Amino acid sequence: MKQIVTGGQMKFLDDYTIRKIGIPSLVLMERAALSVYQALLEEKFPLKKVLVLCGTGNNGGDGVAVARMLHVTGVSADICILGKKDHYTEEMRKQVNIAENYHISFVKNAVPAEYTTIVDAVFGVGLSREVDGIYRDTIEALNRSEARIMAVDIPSGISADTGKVLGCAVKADVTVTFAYEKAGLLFYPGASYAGKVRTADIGIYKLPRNDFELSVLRCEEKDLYRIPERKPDGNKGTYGKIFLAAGSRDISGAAYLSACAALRTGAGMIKVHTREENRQVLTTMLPEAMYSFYDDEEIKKEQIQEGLTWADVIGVGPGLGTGQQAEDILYTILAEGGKPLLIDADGLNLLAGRMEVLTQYPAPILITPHLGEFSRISGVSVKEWKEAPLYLTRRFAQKYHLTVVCKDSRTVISDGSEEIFINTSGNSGMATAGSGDVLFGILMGLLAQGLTAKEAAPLGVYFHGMAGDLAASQKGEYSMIAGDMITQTTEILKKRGTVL
Ligand SMILES: NC(=O)C1=CN([C@@H]2O[C@H](COP(=O)(O)OP(=O)(O)OC[C@H]3O[C@@H](n4cnc5c(N)ncnc54)[C@H](OP(=O)(O)O)[C@@H]3O)[C@@H](O)[C@H]2O)[C@@H](O)CC1
Ligand SMILES: Nc1ncnc2c1ncn2[C@@H]1O[C@H](COP(=O)(O)OP(=O)(O)O)[C@@H](O)[C@H]1O
Ligand SMILES: [K+]
Repeated sequence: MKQIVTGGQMKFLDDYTIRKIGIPSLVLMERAALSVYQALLEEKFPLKKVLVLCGTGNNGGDGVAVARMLHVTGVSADICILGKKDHYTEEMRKQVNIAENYHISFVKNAVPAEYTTIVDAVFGVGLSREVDGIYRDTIEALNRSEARIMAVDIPSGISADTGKVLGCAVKADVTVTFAYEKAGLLFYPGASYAGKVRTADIGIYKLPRNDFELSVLRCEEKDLYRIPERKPDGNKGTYGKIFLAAGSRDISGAAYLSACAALRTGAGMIKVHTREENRQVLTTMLPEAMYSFYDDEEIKKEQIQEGLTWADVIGVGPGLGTGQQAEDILYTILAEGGKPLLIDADGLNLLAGRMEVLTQYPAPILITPHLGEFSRISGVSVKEWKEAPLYLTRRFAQKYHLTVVCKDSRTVISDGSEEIFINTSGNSGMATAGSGDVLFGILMGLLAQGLTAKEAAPLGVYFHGMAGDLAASQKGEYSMIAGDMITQTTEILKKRGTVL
């Protein structure tokens, strides 16, 4: 797991390192600047003529120090400072003083088009409001230039918390970020503005994970070892039994994709409860599953109860529909399930406006809404969510005692505790029908094999994104379809034993 920080957390850590640990601020700044200087060389930036664009805060101070490092190695580097002298931080003032002693050239109205490389050191994690005026004009001119752009810590104009563009922002080729990845570099559009992100250790104190009041994390490839090991003496009961209520009169695909993904992830057995119309197609396409069917008659509760008693894990929702029968099935499960429960799609649509019924359920619940569904069940608009994705996802999880997987290009996962996850695997090829059903199947499969909802959710989402990335590498983002992701889960699980 990789630790991510918000802007506020980074400021706290800077401060802690300086005041409590005792490393002087200028030492940190020197290391920060050196890491940017090294990145300029390693990433082969064209250093014929460099402009370092600085703000008045410590991000600007980093920039002035980078200009000095370039200057002393014979590179022609101009410094342009936006903002007034009386706004300089103490460190910025000292850096400017050093640069003046080196007779580095300061320019007033820099023309970005004249430079081969531009270093963006206007705003870092201290960006506090919308960018406008001279800042906006300069950033727009910089984005129009053909120069390669290196951002210091975070592209100026990007919110370090949400990845939002505050007015306008620098479009960088490479960003060197200090100590920790900032959440705003992972969320879109920030992730697109950052280009390639390099994280540099500059001596900031590494707070133990448990000491963060709110710990933002992301999975990485080595976390795949958390998928439960296969036991040599295991039988199909060992790997879990799933009861899945999915599909409706005209929809069989969602049931197929989620059931198939669960089996491909390693679940022992699955029983699909679905409409009679799906009998032929499902039993032909997935004979490995077991089935119980219902028709136009009233829902037979005993049939469902039997499945619930047999199962270790229950899933409800994919393609279920929102009619009376679907509602009866959902409420039977809520009343009688009593086992770890996953709810997606129509299961969630049916719950809109009455989410509090979930608080009565005696076992853990994991829900997987996309943003539209999240909006329906929470009353939070998509726009509001984008302003505070971590906070709003966590608050919702806490309110209803759930594990919430809020699906988007960067999915956010929270069980309401002090650990919250952002997922960074995956690509736009996954915005294809049935992709969410595959995720649902993967999550059911992981729970069936014994992971808790909190363990399974970030791992399953990461795993699903990896499957999407492999599918994209084979079929391309345009042509990949949900079934390709199931095929690729096989390849990822083969890797499980080789990571770590
Ligand atoms: N010693 C340390 O702590 C270390 C810090 N480090 C580096 O410092 C960075 C953080 O520095 P920081 O806290 O000084 O904030 P920073 O990002 O420079 O921005 C603040 C300035 O911007 C201004 N401003 C903000 N928004 C604005 C807007 N929309 N439009 C116009 N102006 C706006 C704001 O102005 P004011 O609000 O005062 O008017 C203020 O002048 C961090 O990202 C890292 O790069 C590293 O060197 C390691 C050691
Ligand atoms: N641009 C993207 N980058 C990464 N993942 C994406 C992107 N777009 C969609 N996804 C993922 O694809 C899945 C889509 O799920 P969902 O919207 O429920 O689709 P469906 O209902 O068609 O199955 C989610 O897991 C989501 O996170
Ligand atoms: K910057």
